[in-house]
Amino acid sequence: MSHLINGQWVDGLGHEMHSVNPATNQVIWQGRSATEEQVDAALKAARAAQFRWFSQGLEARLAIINAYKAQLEANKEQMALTIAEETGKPLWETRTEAAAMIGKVGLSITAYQERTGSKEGETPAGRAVLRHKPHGVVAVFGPYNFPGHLPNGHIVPALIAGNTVVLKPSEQTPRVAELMLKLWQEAGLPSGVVNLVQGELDTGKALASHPEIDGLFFTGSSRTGHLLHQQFGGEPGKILALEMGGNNPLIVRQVADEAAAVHDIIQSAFISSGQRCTCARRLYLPRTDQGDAILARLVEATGKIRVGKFDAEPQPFMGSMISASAAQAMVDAQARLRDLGGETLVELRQLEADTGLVSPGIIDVTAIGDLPDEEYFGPLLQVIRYDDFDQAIELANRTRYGLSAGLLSDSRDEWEYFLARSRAGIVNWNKQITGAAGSAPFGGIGASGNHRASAYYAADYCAYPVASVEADRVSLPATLAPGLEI
Ligand SMILES: NC(=O)c1ccc[n+]([C@@H]2O[C@H](COP(=O)([O-])OP(=O)(O)OC[C@H]3O[C@@H](n4cnc5c(N)ncnc54)[C@H](O)[C@@H]3O)[C@@H](O)[C@H]2O)c1
Ligand SMILES: O=CCC[C@H](NC(=O)CCC(=O)O)C(=O)O
Repeated sequence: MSHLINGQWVDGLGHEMHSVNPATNQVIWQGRSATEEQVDAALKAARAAQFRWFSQGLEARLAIINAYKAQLEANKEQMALTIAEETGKPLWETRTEAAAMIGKVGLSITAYQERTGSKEGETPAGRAVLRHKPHGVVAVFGPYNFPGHLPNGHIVPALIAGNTVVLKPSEQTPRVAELMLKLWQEAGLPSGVVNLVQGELDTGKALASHPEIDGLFFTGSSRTGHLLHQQFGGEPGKILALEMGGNNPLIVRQVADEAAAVHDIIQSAFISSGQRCTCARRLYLPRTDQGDAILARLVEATGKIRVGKFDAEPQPFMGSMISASAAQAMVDAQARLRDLGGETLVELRQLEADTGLVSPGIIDVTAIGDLPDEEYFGPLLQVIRYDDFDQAIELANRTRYGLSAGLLSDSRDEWEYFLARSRAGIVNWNKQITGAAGSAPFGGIGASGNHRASAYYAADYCAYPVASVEADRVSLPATLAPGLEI
């Protein structure tokens, strides 16, 4: 029973699916995908539940949403374990993901009140009132790298605003989604308010193209996001929020603390085995003695990074990638860059055949004239040596993406210079470029998003404003318009 439709757990009627622990290939979840008819049933359930969910009022909705938060708190270790088993991420890290899911509730309530609250004031035309209303039924698509936190980051604000939801999680992480929905049920969520359909491409397409949806909130690759955007062409009445990938640059300048710089680079490039949308993919190092020294320290520290299974003791910094094929894709990407003229400084290696366990890699791609503008979604850092700051900024901006960017420099003037010229939605100074806060907006420009930032600004795409001019009774104005006699 892997789909939740109208409050009932049902078996899928589509094709067989399974998910594995990617470090061992042990099967940890099996089921069948949802068919078009099951997607249709889930959307009809969401539609039937929507007005009642909205019209009961914010306080009643928040009572259930806070009960869900309490369920997350009571089951946070189980959530962390489930995410770790299915994604391969180490437990220390999935505990932070479970904590982010809990934190999301309070942040989203504050954001809803601050960004989409109501207000009223007197105007010459009468009492002007601003309110916000939900779009209706929204589809949520989640990625595999944060299978709890990121779908949760769409669902919680959507429900606060009064929408109902059909969730299609990544086909690589069905088990996490199942646990999340069980916690919503335990919290007393009425039937049909959140529905879960598991599946791959067919299920995703059936949901995204269904006429019943009023909006779609997507977190995933730029490729899929662009397909969805094309599909939504000619549908201006539907809200589409796209949170997509990046090819993120990090520039290093003069710094006093080289060890701290190396730490920020490693946290930017290799956390979550490089499977974060914000990860640094391109590192710009000056052609100076200090650039050489930082690179030497980085190579040494990268070679010492502990990689291992999610529950290994002592804990690894990097767990398994999501699958053996994702690991192989990184080995292939490294080979392609090498063929183009890249020089391997630390080799990314698959550590155990047919698993997602890989070691982190660094490749110097300075000699590649036309560097591919690709998001390599794994622990492979490309290094580019540069001569002057303007050149580094120009190269850093040479991407169709624009998610995150960073500068490591002890000069405030350089930071201000960089900030003014960088093209990204998240731009950090002397801090890692991963690990964004839920109390800030989160989104990118270019191929990274469609100007519907998530996290603190998710409230904005979950509700639309309704402006009213109101009076308690109809009354004639003191002066009639010329030419009128009443
Ligand atoms: N900007 C962000 O907030 C953010 C956060 C996390 C991950 N990401 C990006 O997500 C990617 C990794 O996640 P992924 O591999 O799961 O992404 P993906 O695009 O392969 O899948 C995302 C979701 O879309 C579904 N899907 C795939 N093709 C579809 C189609 N044609 N029609 C409808 N649905 C479809 C998938 O089943 C999944 O549920 C990376 O590119 C990463 O940068 C972005
Ligand atoms: O993989 C992409 C997300 C990475 C993560 N971003 C967030 O968690 C955004 C904050 C939020 O949604 O609450 C990161 O920056 O590491």
